[in-house]
Amino acid sequence: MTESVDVLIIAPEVPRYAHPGDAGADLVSSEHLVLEPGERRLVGTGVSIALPDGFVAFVVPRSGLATKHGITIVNSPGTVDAGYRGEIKVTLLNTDAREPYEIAVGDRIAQLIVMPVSRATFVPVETLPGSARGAGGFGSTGYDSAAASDPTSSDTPTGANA
Ligand SMILES: O=c1ccn([C@H]2C[C@H](O)[C@@H](COP(=O)(O)OP(=O)(O)OP(=O)(O)O)O2)c(=O)[nH]1
Ligand SMILES: [Mg+2]
Repeated sequence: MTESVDVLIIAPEVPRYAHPGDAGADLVSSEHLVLEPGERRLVGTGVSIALPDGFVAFVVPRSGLATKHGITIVNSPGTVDAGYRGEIKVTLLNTDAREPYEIAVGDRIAQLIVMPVSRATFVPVETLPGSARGAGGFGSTGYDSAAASDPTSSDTPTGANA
C-alpha cells in the first residue's frame, strides 16, 4: 500500500526509503551538533507532513546508530499524529559512556514508519472479560525458553467483581 503523504520540504531532501520494501523512510538532521556521552537533544529534521486521517507515523531509531554509536531515541517510538503540522523532531540520546557523536546537516538520524491506526472508543465497564493472561505481566511467564504459562490456567475475570 503506497499512501500519498503531503510533505513540506525544509530539509535537504524528502524522506527516502533505502530499498524497495523498506518500512522506514530515513529522516535527516537539519542541524550540525555533537552529542556528548549521556546527552540528549531535540533535533530538527526539516520535515513536516500531513498524514491521511487514520494513519500514524512512528519515529524510530536506526539500528546502525544504536549498535555502533549508542545513539537512540528517548521516546521511541515517537508518535506523529495525523493532525500534526509542525516540524518532525527527534529526541536523540547518546548512551555511550565515553564517546561523543557528531551529526552533520543531512545525516540520517532516525526513520519514519507510516502505518494505519485505529482509534478506540473507550467504554467504562464494571468487569473485564477473562483471559488466559489475566493480569500477568512484567515477566509473569518466566525467562527461560522452557517456561510457559500453564495451559490449564483458568480465565481470571478482573475488575470490581474479581
Ligand atoms: O518523536 C516525536 C514525537 C512527537 N512529535 C510531534 C508529533 C506529534 O503529533 C506531536 C505530539 O507528540 P506527543 O503527543 O508524543 O507529545 P506530548 O508531549 O503529548 O505533546 P502534546 O501535548 O502536544 O500532545 O509532537 C515529534 O515531532 N517527534
Ligand atoms: Mg500528546
